[in-house]
Amino acid sequence: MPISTNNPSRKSWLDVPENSDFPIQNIPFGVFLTKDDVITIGTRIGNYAIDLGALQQLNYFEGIELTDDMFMQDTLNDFISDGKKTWRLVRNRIGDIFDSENPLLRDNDKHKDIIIFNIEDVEMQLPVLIGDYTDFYSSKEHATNVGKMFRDPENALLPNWLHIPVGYHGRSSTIVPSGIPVHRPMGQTLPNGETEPVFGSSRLVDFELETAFITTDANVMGENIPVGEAEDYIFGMVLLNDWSARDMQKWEYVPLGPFLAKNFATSISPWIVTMDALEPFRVKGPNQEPKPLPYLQQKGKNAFDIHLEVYIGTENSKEPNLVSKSNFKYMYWSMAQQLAHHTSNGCRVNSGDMMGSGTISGPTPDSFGSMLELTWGGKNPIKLNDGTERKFINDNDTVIMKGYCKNSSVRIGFGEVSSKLLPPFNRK
Ligand SMILES: O=C(O)/C=C/C(=O)CC(=O)CC(=O)O
Ligand SMILES: [Ca+2]
Ligand SMILES: [Mg+2]
Repeated sequence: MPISTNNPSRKSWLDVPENSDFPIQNIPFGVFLTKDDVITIGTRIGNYAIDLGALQQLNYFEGIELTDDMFMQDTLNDFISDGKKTWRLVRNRIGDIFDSENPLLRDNDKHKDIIIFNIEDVEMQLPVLIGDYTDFYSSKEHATNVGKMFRDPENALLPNWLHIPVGYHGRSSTIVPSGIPVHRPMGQTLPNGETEPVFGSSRLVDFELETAFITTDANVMGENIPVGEAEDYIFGMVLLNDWSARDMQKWEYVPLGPFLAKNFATSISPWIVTMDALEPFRVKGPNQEPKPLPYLQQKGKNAFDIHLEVYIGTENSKEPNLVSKSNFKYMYWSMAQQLAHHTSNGCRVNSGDMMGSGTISGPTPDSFGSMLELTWGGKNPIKLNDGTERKFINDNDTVIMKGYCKNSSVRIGFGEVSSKLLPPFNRK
């Protein structure tokens, strides 16, 4: 089935500002709340939010097999469960409905009033009910940088790293969409030079620049997903900020891995950009040497060229400060390899599960994906445009991550994940 929606010359009858992340070739999926307190599944073109529940009720999806209330729900899980064939039919149909040549909805003002909202008039929600959340550790540059700082500069990569897409199980209960502020966590740390730990607010709160992929029901317990089929089970991607309390992490995470230092908040962008929309931006990933074991071997273009940016806004900064520019294509392990590895032992993966990429650091110091790396453990503070400087993130700073793909004919973007760090909240 062709991906007709990707035709770069197609235009929408809805206005799309130049450089928008959401041209008619994107058609992401999300969930929003309207001013009338109606919650619905939707998509976005330009600065318009489109109510897919209303589109369905008004029969615009006729001929596509869908349950009656498919889009009148507060999560995308059921739709995602329907599988790739249905995702593609629906996305292509939306492209057709909003094509500048198609008068059906374009010339029906009554329907347009019910279906189309200004993006400022809706409140974006978490797009899926995330059952399980796993975070990988798949950037070689990031693993090397942290290894140099926290472990042995001579042997920065641990011996397993080039053989296994290393990961840990996170917490889905504290995943929030863009716009929701998060509190600086309280926790246990071992102050420098001390032998006894203390309990208090973390002093070293950091961001981690990541993407994540959302899965469909992939397997039953006991069954694995071969690497060559893994992409069929990936619905789409979001941007992810894996908030991290570095002082808590350092004290707590040996030998079992991150625990409370990372599960106090994880922020994601609200629109899931489909793998179909990202298809034109496939590129070859980094060379893998030593060759992975056969169950992880992949051919062809398995990476995606997604530009990523991190900004820090402060209370006094007129404009947020650009602090990092990275790219998803630097990732050593691909999403397919991550999913194949995750299920290689028979671990079940469900619709709406979320898999974080791991911090996405590039080869140059301006492409590092965390303050830990950008300031090299706080040694080289970053100067901001309000005259202050940062080693890590201060209370009332806002961290903004943006992501987009671009070629000569089209730009497909994610919008942003933006979240403010509030002072600690502690019930005595
Ligand atoms: O290398 C370490 O000791 C620690 C690494 C992290 O904190 C990163 C982590 O959460 C996984 C990732 O984002 O790549
Ligand atoms: Ca992480
Ligand atoms: Mg986190």
